[in-house]
Order: sequence, then C-alpha cells, then structure tokens
Amino acid sequence: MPVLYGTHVESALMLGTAGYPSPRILADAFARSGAGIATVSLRRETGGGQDFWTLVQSLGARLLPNTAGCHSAREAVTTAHMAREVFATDWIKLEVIGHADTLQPDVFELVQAARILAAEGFKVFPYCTEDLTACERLLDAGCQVLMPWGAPIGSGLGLNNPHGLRALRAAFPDVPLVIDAGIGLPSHAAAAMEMGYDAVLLNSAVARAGDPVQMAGAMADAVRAGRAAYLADPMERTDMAVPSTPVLGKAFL
Ligand SMILES: CC(=O)[C@@H](O)[C@H](O)COP(=O)(O)O
Repeated sequence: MPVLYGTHVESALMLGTAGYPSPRILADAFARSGAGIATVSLRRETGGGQDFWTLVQSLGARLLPNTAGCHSAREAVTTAHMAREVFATDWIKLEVIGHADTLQPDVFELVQAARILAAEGFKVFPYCTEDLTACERLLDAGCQVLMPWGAPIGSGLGLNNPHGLRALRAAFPDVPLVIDAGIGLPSHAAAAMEMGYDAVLLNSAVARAGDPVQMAGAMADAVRAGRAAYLADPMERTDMAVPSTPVLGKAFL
C-alpha cells in the first residue's frame, strides 16, 4: 500500500467526489471501491452545502481537498488556505490549470504555488505533467509526491504518453507517483500500476459510467491486479518469438 507523506494509505485507488448521479451512488461507489483517499473540490462542490460535507466525511476515506478551477499560483494558494480551514487537513492536491482545452497544468505557476505551500507546512500533491524537469522542480520546491496526468481530465483516454510515464518512474524510483486524470477504463488503471506507479486517482470514469458502483469495483480490482503484476516482476518483452515449449530431440516417424 502506498505511503504518502509518512501515512500508510489503505488502498492504491483514490477517487474523486464530483459528478455522481446522486449522493447515494457516490457513497455506494466509495464503499465498493475501498478507496483510501477521496479528493474534494472546495470551489466546485460548495454548492452541495452541509449535506455534501457530511456525506464526504462519512465515506471512510481520508480527504484530500483540491484546488480544481484555479488558474494562478495566487488563486491556488488562497484556495489551499481555505481548504485547510474547512477540512482541518494540511494535505492539498494542487491543481493550477494552464490551458482551457486540455486542462493541462501550468507547471510554472504550479511550482511557484508548491514552493509557497510547502514552506507553510502543507503536504502538497501536485497535479503535473510527466515533464522530468518540471517534476524535479516540484521536488526541489518541497513536494514529496508527484501526480502526473495520464491524459486530459475527463477525457477517459488512459495513458497518453506511456514512454514518458515510464521514464518518470525510472527517474524517481523512491518518490511516490500517482497517475491523476484521464483514466477511462480499468485496463488503463492496471497499466499504470504495472509500470510501478504507486496509486491512481480518478473521478470521471466512475462518476460517468452507466453503473458507477460496478465500475468502482472494477477499478479497485484493476489497481490490485496491476500492483500484484508489478510485484511479480513481469517477463521481458522481445521482438522475436521465444518457444515456450522446449523441444528435445525429434519425434519418431
Ligand atoms: C477530481 C479531480 O481531482 C480531477 O481533477 C482529477 O484530475 C480526475 O480526473 P478524471 O476525472 O479524468 O479522472
């Protein structure tokens, strides 16, 4: 199980809380997933009022407030301060969006915000790209976890750049890495875990499924299977065939 900022988390699946058909389905999806962490958006979900806060606090998952919808370091830092008061936690999923169509993170503003928040004692979980230099800067800024995107938020495309994500894993073998965003299917989540990622954070794939509760269970199974496969040290790939059945001598004719 992942260890994030010194805390052992029960499951390598993290779930978002936005966009479910109903509060009941949200609660059932969490129960089925066994997710160890629930991310909540201070800015997007305040519309739900007290009932929503009561619901998320009853999910049995550790809350990870996020700064979804922020477009500058300043805005994200202010939102993080508010989230710390509302949720009484210094954990923050730091999102600073840089591009309207792709919701790609603005890594320049992200590093700036991460440096400020880490210096203030926040445990920063930055939503970033797989860019090695940006990730290095985030670590220098005080982040102890990185959350590279799989694909644009809400796209369901999976892992757009598996080579880059593999390179990131290899570059930072001791840093907890969480794939955040773009997961559409259990096979995407399993692929991330098979690469050696420590956890997967997703929202849309479950919330927008025809049966969110069933999909939550499927994602949990996929994350477990992917992790088990990684730990089993998968075979090397080769371009040429390697006979799987040894042949000794020749058959009698
Ligand atoms: C809920 C949340 O934090 C999202 O910003 C996150 O990035 C999930 O993305 P998907 O909805 O693509 O899973």
